[in-house]
Amino acid sequence: MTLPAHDLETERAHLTASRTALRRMRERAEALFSTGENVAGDAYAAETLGRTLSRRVAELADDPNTPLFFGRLRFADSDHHIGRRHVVDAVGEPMVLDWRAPISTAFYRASARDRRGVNTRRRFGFSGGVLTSFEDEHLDRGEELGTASRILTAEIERPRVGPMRDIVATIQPEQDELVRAELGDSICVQGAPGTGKTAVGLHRAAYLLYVHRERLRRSGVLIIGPNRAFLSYISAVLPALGEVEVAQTTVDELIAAVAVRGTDAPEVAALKHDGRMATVLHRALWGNVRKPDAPIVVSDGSYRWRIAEEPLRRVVDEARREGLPYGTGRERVRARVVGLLQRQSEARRGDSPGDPWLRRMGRAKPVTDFLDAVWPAVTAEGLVFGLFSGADTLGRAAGDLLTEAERERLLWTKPARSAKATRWSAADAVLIDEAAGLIERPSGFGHVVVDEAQDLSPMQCRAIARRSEHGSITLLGDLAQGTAPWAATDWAESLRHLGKPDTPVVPLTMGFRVPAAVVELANRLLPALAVDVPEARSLRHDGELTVREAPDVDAAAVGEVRAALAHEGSIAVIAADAATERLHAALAAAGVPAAGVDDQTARVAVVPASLVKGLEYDHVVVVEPAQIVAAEPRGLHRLYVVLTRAVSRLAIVHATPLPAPLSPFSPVDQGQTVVL
Ligand SMILES: Nc1ncnc2c1ncn2[C@@H]1O[C@H](COP(=O)(O)OP(=O)(O)OP(=O)(O)O)[C@@H](O)[C@H]1O
Repeated sequence: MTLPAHDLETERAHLTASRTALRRMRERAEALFSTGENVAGDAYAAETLGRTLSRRVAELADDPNTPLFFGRLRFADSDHHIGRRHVVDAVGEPMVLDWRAPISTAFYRASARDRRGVNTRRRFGFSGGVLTSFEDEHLDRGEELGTASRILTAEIERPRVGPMRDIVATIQPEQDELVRAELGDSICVQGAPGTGKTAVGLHRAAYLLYVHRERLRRSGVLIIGPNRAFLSYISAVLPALGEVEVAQTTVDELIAAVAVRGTDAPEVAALKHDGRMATVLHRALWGNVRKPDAPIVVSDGSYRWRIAEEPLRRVVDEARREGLPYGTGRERVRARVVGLLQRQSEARRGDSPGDPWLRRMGRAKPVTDFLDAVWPAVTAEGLVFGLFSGADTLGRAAGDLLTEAERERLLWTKPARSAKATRWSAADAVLIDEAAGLIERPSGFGHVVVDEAQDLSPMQCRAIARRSEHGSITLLGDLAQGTAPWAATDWAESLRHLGKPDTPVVPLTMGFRVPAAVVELANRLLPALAVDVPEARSLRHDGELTVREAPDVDAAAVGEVRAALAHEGSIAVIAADAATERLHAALAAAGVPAAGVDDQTARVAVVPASLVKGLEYDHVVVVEPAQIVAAEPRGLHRLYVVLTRAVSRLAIVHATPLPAPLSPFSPVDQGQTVVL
């Protein structure tokens, strides 16, 4: 299609004018920022205003390589450019509408059958920030390109370099429904590899912040990812969408109340992550509460007051029944005991004692001694320490819940002298967090996005549940990619542990990353993975798949890297963790030094199989799949993850036979490049 030249010129002029307008908006925000202190009434207001304005300045940053708008909608009576943020001209007239604005929904969802009032949808093609083309769909004439759009395909097939980028220009209708789900709605997305789960989660966070800015600024939005390498890979997406204040963390960091200096044997860690431990901790904690068996006698200097056993029992029973966190319950008992003293004092003196008297009574030794006896102060570390250092304590809390062998497994053979001196493991940290949550409720977030959620243990789910009790969650994952020993095999259980049992599970199956032939190869593993998930499909019919048997896999891997260097885009050599050092050396010796997983700008990286989850590279060289499978109990799941990282080309090199589900690889294919 040849484009009307003047149309393109007009669009370019609108782009230039919008850029100028954005610059003016930014200058205005900067000017306000510098005078903010003078206009705000007090220090607190000044700080709040300063923060708001500095965020606004950051939001309005313009990246010359990122198109300011990517679409245009023509309705019968209006016409809008759609972009990454609102841009208004000098008199406040909109020049670009934010993709999250209600009108923009039509850009993603309108179809010839359901036009949503749209006559024409235009998509723009850019090259290095320069507007080079556009494509029109005259929906009013029944024209619709769908995924046949050339601009859409080019965007999806664009080679990857560096960190993840946003997909606002090409969000697909089924993704958009998830992105724009109501704030109150929790959702669980079961998505095959590369179907855009991470992208959906991040865009949903940006969308919710736009629609519920004030509410979520107070309560916050949290993104939880599997590891730091993953977080750094996704870290640029939200700022590119103008959202600079979203916390991004791993579960381990989220619950890092103690320093982790110890390790557990795998079977011990698995048991500590088991959901039964929640009951064990609950019982151990509440087992500290005793029935009062003596009166309290307390003097205020003038009088001696006495509270009999019976009212004390009632106070403790009532506080127990209220279902408060343990620490709050203890303070409630203290307050009620003081209340009983107050009433006696009022009866005797005829007037109410003042606050200082009440405070003094609350701290009086007989009152504190009473509390220590019937509702002792407990720390989270102390609770877990007590549980694993004494067979009696563990037996009382877990006698009928854990088998004797399981209890044996949990007990330390040589406990440290104190909780403080204990070398806590990562699994202990999860238990300590659970205990801390029983003692005092942590503050929660308005919305939590959890990526790679299939790898969360029941206890980790509970840690997240505590932080989203009054908010909603977006759970993203793929049961087929579960590699943790406690990985979920069905979502219902995870959702129950997350405290959101009624959350709908929505599948995504259309892949945007992995070429069709690679998806077909990876799908061969699915029957062996023992999970009930829909097969992945692929939008991409480009790509290359090579399977090469070679006696020297290192040399073969170097050869594949050299071949990949002839193409554009990132290259990763993915191997069992134990083989990565050797491959680094082989590549360096061949004059192609490679970076590690942390360097996202590197052209070539060697990445251990255990860290590649969630990442993607244009060209992937998988070294010795059988070794990847053999390295861990859920090795086939790991291999499924590894095989689905490639955007354009996948080469598998092996000396030992391929794992059963992959072999026999068709003899025609074996040793050859299959160009797809
Ligand atoms: N609508 C879209 N338009 C363009 N690119 C897309 C779209 N949806 C997803 N992608 C791209 O496809 C790739 C895979 O997306 P993403 O990483 O979000 O998938 P995922 O489902 O989280 O994958 P995994 O299961 O491997 O973690 C990314 O490069 C993403 O930008």
